[in-house]
Amino acid sequence: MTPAARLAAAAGILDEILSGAPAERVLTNWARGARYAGSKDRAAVRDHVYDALRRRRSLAWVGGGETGRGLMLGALRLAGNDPATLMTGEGHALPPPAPGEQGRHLADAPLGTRLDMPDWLLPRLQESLGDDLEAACRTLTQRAPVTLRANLHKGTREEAARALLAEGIGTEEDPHVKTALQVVAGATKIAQSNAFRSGVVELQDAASQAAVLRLPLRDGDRVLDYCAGGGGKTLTMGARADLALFAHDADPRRMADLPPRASRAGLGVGLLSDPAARAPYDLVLVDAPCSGSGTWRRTPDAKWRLTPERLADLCTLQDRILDAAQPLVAPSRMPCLRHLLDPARGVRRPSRRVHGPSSRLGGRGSSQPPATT
Ligand SMILES: C[S@@+](CC[C@H](N)C(=O)[O-])C[C@H]1O[C@@H](n2cnc3c(N)ncnc32)[C@H](O)[C@@H]1O
Repeated sequence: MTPAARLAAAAGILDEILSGAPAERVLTNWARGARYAGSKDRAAVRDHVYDALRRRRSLAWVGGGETGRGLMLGALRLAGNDPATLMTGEGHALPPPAPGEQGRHLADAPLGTRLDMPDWLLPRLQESLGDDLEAACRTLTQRAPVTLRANLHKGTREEAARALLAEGIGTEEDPHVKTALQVVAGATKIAQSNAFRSGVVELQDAASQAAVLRLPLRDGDRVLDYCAGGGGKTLTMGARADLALFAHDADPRRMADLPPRASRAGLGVGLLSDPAARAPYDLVLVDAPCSGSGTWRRTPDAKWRLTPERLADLCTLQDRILDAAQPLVAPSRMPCLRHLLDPARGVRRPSRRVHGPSSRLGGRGSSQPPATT
């Protein structure tokens, strides 16, 4: 496919997504039908689509309309390209820009458009993030890096990086998170690499790793991951100390991958349908369902689907889960958790943050920065 044809394909796909279809499904259907498209074409079209969804408001403003074509026009203009060079109307290219498609300067746009955020969300994010608002919103308009966690249960981060490099996967150490390796080359080789298959590394965003690094885990602790899902944080806890590790999820099917992942990582995890029966625990991690804002770089259409009503429902659900989980913590461990969470104010109800609790300790805790699992 020519660059112009890729752009036209992305515009068509975006039109379907903008009319409400899930991005992944539309892309998969397109790929199935586009037998002429090679792997590089598919990757390029996918990048066009996801880049545009992350910056949907700003591109529409600059491109002159919230349509697939408008977003592609906006993307070309903001990248400093003359749209007429790719929108020629020839072959599979989109028709040239019409006089009515001038678009506007981004500097003249309202804040929500410049920051690519829904208007209703801005005041809440402002309250939650303060001076970091603009930087956080801008980060969410960029692609997410691929990050690995070195499994300290199996070796050091340096050893993991060397093992990866030997298999053609280049990484850089994250300066803020001592277990995190950011992949800078060979990301497509990870799933088949020995380092991954033997549990030396796991895929996990740095923020999720950082959340677990803050937990007061001690060798011998009985620890419950109350909303374990696929077990990303369960395994991260297990790599930090020698624990009696338990996992629970209201939807047990979400834990289906946990046993094989645990065995790869060299850890034992007990899956519990009734965690109260095995209480008390020294620590209960509650990684409750949240807005998912930490994943908006990877699932940008979710940013535009979140509503005030959905957010309110999530806060209610989080409260319910916290109320159920807190009694499972051994009373003897609560003072330690109180001190860790908020030395000045003691344990408190979670604040109503937009990006919700990525993790909370012992049922009451402080919010984490946007994070993925
Ligand atoms: C943010 S995800 C957890 C991700 C996981 N901790 C990880 O690191 O991979 C939230 C999980 O909470 C589960 N959940 C929802 N309601 C729940 C409830 N009432 N009790 C326990 N788990 C619940 C969901 O099924 C979902 O798997």
